[in-house]
Amino acid sequence: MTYKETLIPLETAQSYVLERITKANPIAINIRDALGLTLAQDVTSPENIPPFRNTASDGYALRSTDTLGASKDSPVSLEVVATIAAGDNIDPQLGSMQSARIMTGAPIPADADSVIMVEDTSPDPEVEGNVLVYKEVRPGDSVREAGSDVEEGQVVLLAGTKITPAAIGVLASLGYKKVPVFPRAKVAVISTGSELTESAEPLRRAMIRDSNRPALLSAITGSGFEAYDLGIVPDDKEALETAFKEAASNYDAIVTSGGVSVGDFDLTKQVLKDLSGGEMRWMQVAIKPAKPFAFGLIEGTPLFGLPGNPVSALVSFELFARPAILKMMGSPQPFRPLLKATLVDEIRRNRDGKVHFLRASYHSVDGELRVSIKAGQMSHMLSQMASSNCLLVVPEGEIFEAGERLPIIPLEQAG
Ligand SMILES: Nc1nc2c(c(=O)[nH]1)N[C@H]1C(S)=C(S)[C@@H](COP(=O)(O)OP(=O)(O)OC[C@H]3O[C@@H](n4cnc5c(N)ncnc54)[C@H](O)[C@@H]3O)O[C@H]1N2
Ligand code: MOO
Repeated sequence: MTYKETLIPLETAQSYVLERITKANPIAINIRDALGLTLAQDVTSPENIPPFRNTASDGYALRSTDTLGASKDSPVSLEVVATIAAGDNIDPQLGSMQSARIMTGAPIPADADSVIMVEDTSPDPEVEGNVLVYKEVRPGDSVREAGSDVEEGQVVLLAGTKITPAAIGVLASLGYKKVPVFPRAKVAVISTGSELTESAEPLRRAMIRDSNRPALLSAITGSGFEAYDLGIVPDDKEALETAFKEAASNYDAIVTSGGVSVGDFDLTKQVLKDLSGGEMRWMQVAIKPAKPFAFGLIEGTPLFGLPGNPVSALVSFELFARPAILKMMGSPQPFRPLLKATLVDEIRRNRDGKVHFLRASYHSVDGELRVSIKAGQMSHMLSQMASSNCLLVVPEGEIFEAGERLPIIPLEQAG
């Protein structure tokens, strides 16, 4: 047996995975549950927003021609014939030199072409019930026309749009209760390894606590997917087979950690090979960390076999599982946008044919992003990742000077 490895470029590995992911069937979902999901169809507006002509300011609705020549020193006096609050369905007639007191959002009388803000008026001390106007207004001042935001029949949200709080607001304003989206993926998480426990008791030698499962479950929730905890499965072929089969029939995707390297008990990849009918790929990706990775479909359900080392598992999730599951959920842009940041210190690395994803922190100084790496970069050093907010992408090379700019992948942080 030979272990000579061929490293696959990251992009090739990512394409291999993404090509095998199909979008889920759309469903109609309550708009309040739709945040972060991708719209499956265009949404057309059945009505105008605003639905009627209304005022953008508290003030007086009037005919603009009545204010010609008005100034601080020479105000014009208008009779106030009505008061219109938001929600009042009235349309008082306004004759020449007449106005209506009006509140923001209230319908503008048909006879008025503009509204003067209350700050540019005062009660007329000489004529009870009149208002002094200190400024000329132009037709349309403070007027919000019907349909000025959205016109009836207009496509207001395109298929493929990620649903934001603003999109939910638009849907609510149009009276939609449900919206067609790609559903949130149900993602099962399994930790593999006979050395794992979740007990709080003192550890016996050779055992460690399972950190990957809680970390991956929260990465899944944080990505907007539904996370399901399927526990720890020991390095046992039958137990793994049973767990993977059950997960494949009940969930949309499976994320495992461990068992994808070359150890005698690295069984994940073997079991995946059997269950996928050979339609799987075990790869050595040209990246560090997260070099080993297995991917296959078990009866159509993708299984992401992430490496066991805790940092590697999270980086592998970020680079493979997250974009693939986002694609399943209809996202047209499943990769996080890369930013560029300036190195605070020199970085040295070895030439090994891999792109390195270093755990790092970035912050903004006078509008420029600066990035510095953490001290511990081995793939078991999860504590260093815990205080990072990005991955610094370091290409093949040896020395990168302070002041050079390199890409970073910002990672979501709590709070
Ligand atoms: N001879 C070689 N050995 C290794 C290679 C290699 O190329 N040749 N690659 C190394 C790299 S890189 C990685 S990454 C790991 C991946 O190994 P596996 O995916 O098979 O994972 P395990 O062997 O099961 O575990 C690795 C490491 O991580 C710990 N672990 C596993 N699961 C958890 C968990 N749920 N919570 C916390 N820690 C976990 C486990 O105890 C091991 O220490 O292989 C290298 N070896
Ligand atoms: O590539 Mo392994 O994923 O560094 O530790």
